[in-house]
Amino acid sequence: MKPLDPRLLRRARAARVFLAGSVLIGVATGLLIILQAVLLAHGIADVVLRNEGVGQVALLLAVVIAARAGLQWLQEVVAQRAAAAVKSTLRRQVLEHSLKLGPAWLSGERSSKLTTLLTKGLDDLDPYFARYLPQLVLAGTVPAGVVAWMATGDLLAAVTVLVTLPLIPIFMALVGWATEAHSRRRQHALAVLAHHFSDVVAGLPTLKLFGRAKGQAGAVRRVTDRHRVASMKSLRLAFLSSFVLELLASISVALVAVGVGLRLVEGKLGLETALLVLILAPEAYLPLRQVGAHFHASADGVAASEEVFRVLETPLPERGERTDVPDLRVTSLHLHDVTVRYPGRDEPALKAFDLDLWPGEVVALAGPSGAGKSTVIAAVLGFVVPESGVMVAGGSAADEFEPDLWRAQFGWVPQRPGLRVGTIADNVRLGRPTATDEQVLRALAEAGASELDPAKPVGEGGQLLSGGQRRRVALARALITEAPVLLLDEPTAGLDASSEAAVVANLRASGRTVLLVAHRPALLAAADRVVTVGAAANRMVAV
Ligand SMILES: Nc1ncnc2c1ncn2[C@@H]1O[C@H](COP(=O)(O)OP(=O)(O)OP(=O)(O)O)[C@@H](O)[C@H]1O
Repeated sequence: MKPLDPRLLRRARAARVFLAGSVLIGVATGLLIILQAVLLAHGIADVVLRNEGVGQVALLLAVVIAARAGLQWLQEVVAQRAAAAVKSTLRRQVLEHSLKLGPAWLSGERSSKLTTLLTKGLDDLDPYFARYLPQLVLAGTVPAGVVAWMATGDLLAAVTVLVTLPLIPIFMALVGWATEAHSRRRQHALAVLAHHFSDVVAGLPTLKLFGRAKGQAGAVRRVTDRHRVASMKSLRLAFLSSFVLELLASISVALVAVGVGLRLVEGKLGLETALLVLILAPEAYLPLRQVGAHFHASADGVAASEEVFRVLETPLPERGERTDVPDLRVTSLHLHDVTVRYPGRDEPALKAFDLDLWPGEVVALAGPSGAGKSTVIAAVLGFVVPESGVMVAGGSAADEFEPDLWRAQFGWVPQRPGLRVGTIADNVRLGRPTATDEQVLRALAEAGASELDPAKPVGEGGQLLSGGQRRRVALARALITEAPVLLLDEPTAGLDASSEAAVVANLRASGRTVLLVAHRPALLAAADRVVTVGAAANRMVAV
């Protein structure tokens, strides 16, 4: 684990500013530490050797101590601000990047891992900025200044410190290697724990129904146990390493003290210099020792930032740049021999698939569950990149076009429509933000949802609405767009037969091209053509 990841400085401007500020504060702190030691040694020598008062020295000492406290306060404020700014920058960058990577990349376990990373995970950067980095800077500035000052008074003591000082970073590096793997394991255990909990909570009604709710307690216990064991291991390592560092520093200071004591007795060293060396010696080791202590507090933050960079460094699928997207109102769309394989899967989700979509026609995709119907829609939207094959529109491969412009041609109702918190009207207007109240009402009516009040509130993920209502709101959202092509994944599931017939009639009347995933006979019968997905070569059936 690197003490300071250069990628953090590259990605977050606040981190660079913070580091520069910390160096300034570190240099000032080093100077104040030396000044404090000089004043202290001078004051004691005044009392012991010269029998003088310490009034002026005590006043100066108070000023120096107050200045050190002020610097510490400043460092704390700067660190908290930097941590907040860096976390917000990284969160924004990860969100933007994962949006570009698309829904296929985000699916499954990855979405809950990402949630943990962007919430609790990145919060672990707080101790990294507030404690570890400032201490790292102090470790770079203070010992150098202290040893240089010591050398002017007692060269031998300075050499002793210089020889023993590197032992601390060497041991710290050894401990760091051991900690790195543990930290990663702990992060992983935490992500598994979060995923498991959210799964169990979401599935609690089902588990209860099948009498399996209690059985989950064992699984939760096992996952939490794994997390507990990983945390205890990290703690054990932290205690062990601070003990080793503490011991090393104490022995080193003792070595300096013995040498200084002997030379003082032999009269080779004055009392004031000896005192100065004795006061300064622990100060040389302290910042390095504390780096070790804070290292453990920040190891989780470093592991989280590495996870962030893993996401940010995931290469984006190549984006087309052409803006002359063909108008699908008058242009046909063709998929030739398209094979899609999801990462980590041996079997392709879609194999050698062909599809012709002519303007104005209604085509139904049929086939058994898991055959790849939703994958066809994902491929048309450019959410998945085919392993082979090509999608052509107007004589050009679709991936040559700028993805956002390409997607603007489609209204989409996914299998599980995502609704956001707000009202029904807010959700419908996502399809066309400038839509009037009348247009919203019309879209709802066309989607078979005229009984729904546009002002009705919608909870997170569509809560407060029934499954069928969510689907109809999503359909209204697709219908209100001016997109020439509608991609509908089981749009009428949850609708009764007469509402379904009305919706199909509205789709036809709209004159738009429609590609819909259908299982129900009424919907299949309403299509111009049915394309079966999943057969070795897909069959086309004229209706
Ligand atoms: N994000 C994903 N990662 C990995 N595999 C996936 C992913 N999405 C789908 N699959 C797999 O790809 C195959 C095709 O899935 P797809 O959702 O396209 O099928 P479908 O025909 O729409 O199914 P259904 O009718 O049940 O909705 C399935 O085997 C599925 O397990």
